[in-house]
Amino acid sequence: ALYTDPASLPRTTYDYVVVGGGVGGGVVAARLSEDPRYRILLIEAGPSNEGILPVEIPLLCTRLSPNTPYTWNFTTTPQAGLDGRALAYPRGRLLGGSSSVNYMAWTRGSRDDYDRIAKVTGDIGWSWDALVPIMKSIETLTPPPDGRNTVGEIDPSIHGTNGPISVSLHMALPVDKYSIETSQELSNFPYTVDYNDGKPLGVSYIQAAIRNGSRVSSATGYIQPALAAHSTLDVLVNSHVVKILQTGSSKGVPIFGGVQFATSANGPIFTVNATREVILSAGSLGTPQLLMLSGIGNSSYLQSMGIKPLVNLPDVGQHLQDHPSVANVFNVNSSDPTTDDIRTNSTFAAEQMAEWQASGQGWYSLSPGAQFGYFRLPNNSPVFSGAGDPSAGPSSPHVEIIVSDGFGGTPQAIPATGRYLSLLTAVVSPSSRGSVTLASTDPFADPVVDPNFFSSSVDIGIMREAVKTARQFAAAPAWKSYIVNEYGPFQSAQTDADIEAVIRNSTLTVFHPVGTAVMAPFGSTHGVVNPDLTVKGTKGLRVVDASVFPFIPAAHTQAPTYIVAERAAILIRLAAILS
Ligand SMILES: Cc1cc2nc3c(=O)[nH]c(=O)nc-3n(C[C@H](O)[C@H](O)[C@H](O)COP(=O)(O)OP(=O)(O)OC[C@H]3O[C@@H](n4cnc5c(N)ncnc54)[C@H](O)[C@@H]3O)c2cc1C
Repeated sequence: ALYTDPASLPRTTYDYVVVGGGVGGGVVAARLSEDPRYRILLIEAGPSNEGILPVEIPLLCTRLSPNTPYTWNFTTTPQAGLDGRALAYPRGRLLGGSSSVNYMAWTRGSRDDYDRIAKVTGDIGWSWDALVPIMKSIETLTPPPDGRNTVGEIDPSIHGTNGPISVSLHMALPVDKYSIETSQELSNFPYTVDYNDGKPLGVSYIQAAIRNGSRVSSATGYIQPALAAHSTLDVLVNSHVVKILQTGSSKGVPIFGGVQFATSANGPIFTVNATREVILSAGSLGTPQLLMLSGIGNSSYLQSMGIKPLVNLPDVGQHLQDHPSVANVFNVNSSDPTTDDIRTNSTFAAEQMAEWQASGQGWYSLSPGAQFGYFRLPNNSPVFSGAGDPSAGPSSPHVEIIVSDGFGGTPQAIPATGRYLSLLTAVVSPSSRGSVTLASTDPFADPVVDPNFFSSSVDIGIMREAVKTARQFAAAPAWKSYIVNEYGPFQSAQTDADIEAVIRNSTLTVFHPVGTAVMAPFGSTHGVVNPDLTVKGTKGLRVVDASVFPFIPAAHTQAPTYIVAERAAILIRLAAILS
């Protein structure tokens, strides 16, 4: 059942206790609950997702963060690579975690992204070929809200038909034809039917976790169906986990079999025990914070913070990676609506809301963006002369261009009038790495988050080339009558130095932090978790969330995290059978 008050939990001992009801935790808790032998507790700091309309309506996703009741309202440290700016760095804080507030894009990543993970962890189970059945098992390919014929816009043969997450294309948009014509006109922007086949390079229609015009999250796809189907699962919301407890040791290895939590900073502390495993799924910022608060991390650092070190794992909180993005905005001369009209035309907005409420159709059924373009820089690009090529391999892009029919993705003030096209460019193979550390030993204090954007020179070089690539895309004959001119600071940026200056001044995050509890081979002295996601040097503790990626996939990170979590559920069940 779903509990809002810890005092009403029916038991204090479970087989598995899962911390964090986001993508990783939602999947694992739901899958483990399918086995009638086990009792599972999922603990989430935030509230239930149910009944929150903006969480359901795809187009309202941009209003769910930052600084709302549904997010952890973190801020980065001032970023030296971004002219000293500190960025809002929200994460979802409700059932479904960030999948309840994210922008829903569904991108698996490239074959090389997964094959690289398999290589650096020494586990072939993380390779693309091994994971394809898992990828399919997550998905149900669903028609777009307008029900149109989508032949040639997606490849049904590579998608699943019976999984918890619906994946669909958007309704057809007026802007679609310009992107597709561009791919016919310019050979360096080829059309590719489906970027989820492991070879994402080219221009494709965006796929999103949306069903009949409503968001699909780990809460709606996994947690709620599991609660309805299995009496084995308890879900406790509004409960902030403050510590993972050592409950014993076996041959000198500490066993972590307990979890402490509270409903507020001054509230009483509750404890539950896990006889089999504690699964930590608090996300790339919450997981390293909790590990460190529990004595797992760099021992000398923990000592300096006044925390008793229990397991020395210096990589906890290190290696944070994220995708930086900038928006190249254009004024457009459009006789059709753009998403700007929802903001600038209240009659249009009301009509569209009525249509969404009646049928799940119309502009509110859209998540941001119309097409994704994935591109590589030439192998001999001078950008790679220092740090080398950071991409996973030839199937993996350096750059993403998000074609978005409206104003967005920039720190500039949103104009009150006008119609716009935004070509958001993201460095999807960054080499910069940052960190998550503790501001204090107070578990309710925000961690110190430093994505360290553009600390590696190759990343600023890739972004500079990405901006030029976006301009080439916009210069295709297809856009001639549509695009009027560039809008905002890029307009006057012509030299490389000018472009870099605008980049540093306007880069934001795509909200994809990973890597703060990285996987590394069994027996290695580096890394935080083993390839089966058990925490090194411990018993009874696993991490299942985006923090385990040793390299950031060249993709939006929710589908990769669902993939990690589905495989984790298999590994956990296997470990139970073998124990
Ligand atoms: C604004 C935004 C837009 C995004 N857009 C996209 C997109 O379009 N496509 C895409 O693929 N990805 C997107 N992402 C990224 C994607 O959502 C994440 O990669 C994914 O959700 C990561 O899953 P996770 O399990 O690691 O963490 P999360 O899904 O964030 O889950 C972590 C959970 O742990 C809970 N938690 C944390 N600390 C504690 C604690 N101490 N006690 C109890 N519970 C705790 C949190 O409240 C949360 O519910 C976006 C993210 C954001 C924030």
